[in-house]
This record gives sequence, C-alpha cells and structure tokens, in this order.
Amino acid sequence: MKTVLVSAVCLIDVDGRVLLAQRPEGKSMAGLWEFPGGKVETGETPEAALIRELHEELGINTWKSCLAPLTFASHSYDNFHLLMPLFACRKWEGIPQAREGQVLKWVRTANLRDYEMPAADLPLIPIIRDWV
Ligand SMILES: Nc1nc2c([nH]c(=O)n2[C@H]2C[C@H](O)[C@@H](COP(=O)(O)OP(=O)(O)OP(=O)(O)O)O2)c(=O)[nH]1
Ligand SMILES: [Mg+2]
Repeated sequence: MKTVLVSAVCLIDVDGRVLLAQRPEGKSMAGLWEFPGGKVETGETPEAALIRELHEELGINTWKSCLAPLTFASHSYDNFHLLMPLFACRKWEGIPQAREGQVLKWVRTANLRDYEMPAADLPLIPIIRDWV
C-alpha cells in the first residue's frame, strides 16, 4: 500500500484554542474536521509543504522557526497509509480565512471530541489536550 505524507498543523491562538477546518463537499472525507495542511510534494520538506498549504488554504504566513514538532499520525485507510507529522504553531502573520470552501472553527481543546475527525486523527486528541 502507498504511504502518503501529509503535513498538518495545530494552530494555537492566544486563548489556547486550536483551529479546525471542515473538509468541503466533493473532497474525500467531506464534512470531517481536520487540522489544516496537505500533501507533501516531491522534493519538498514537511515544513515547506505546511508553510505553502497554510498560505494557499488560509492566507496566512508562518516560518520554519515557528513550527514545533508535536506528534504524528500513522494510519492505514482502505486505499493508502497516511503518515502525518503534526506541528504546533503559535505565531503567524494574517488572519486565517477559508480560501478553499472549508468552514473554519477555533475550538477549545476540551471540546475537540465534539468534532467528527478522520480516523487517523483520533489518537492525536488526548495528546493535544495534554500538551496545549
Ligand atoms: N490536512 C489534513 N489531512 C488529513 C488529516 N487527517 C487525515 O486523515 N487527513 C487526510 C485527508 C487527505 O486524504 C489527506 C490530506 O491531503 P490534502 O488535503 O492535500 O488532500 P486532498 O485530497 O484534500 O486535496 P488534493 O489532493 O485535492 O490537493 O490526509 C488532518 O488532520 N489534516
Ligand atoms: Mg488540505
């Protein structure tokens, strides 16, 4: 099975809330809430991919020095295996905007369970709750 590398971020605001994005209709896993990010392209580092995705999806800028490794997901879906480093980020430039039809929501870590997420993300929730 193919391993797909996806880079994602736990953006944390000054109140300790985390940004979730709801996958739009027409995409795989539509309606589920995810951490912003996307697939790492050939020749790209996970950090560079995430900085690019955050600009494309949310219109914000951040830097490698503002991305701290937090944890990762490793999960077999039916047709691919997902390997997803999750970075924590508390510093960026701009206000996150839904540029790709997503719905965005700042969520208290205690309430993350109320948002239906992809299977790969479920083990990340207690880690984020304990860490943020
Ligand atoms: N960004 C993100 N993706 C996740 C999470 N959990 C999870 O299983 N995924 C999966 C969903 C997708 O299969 C893949 C994300 O890649 P993506 O967002 O670039 O892929 P996509 O299919 O939506 O977009 P694209 O290929 O059309 O560019 O990883 C998560 O928390 N954040
Ligand atoms: Mg994406």
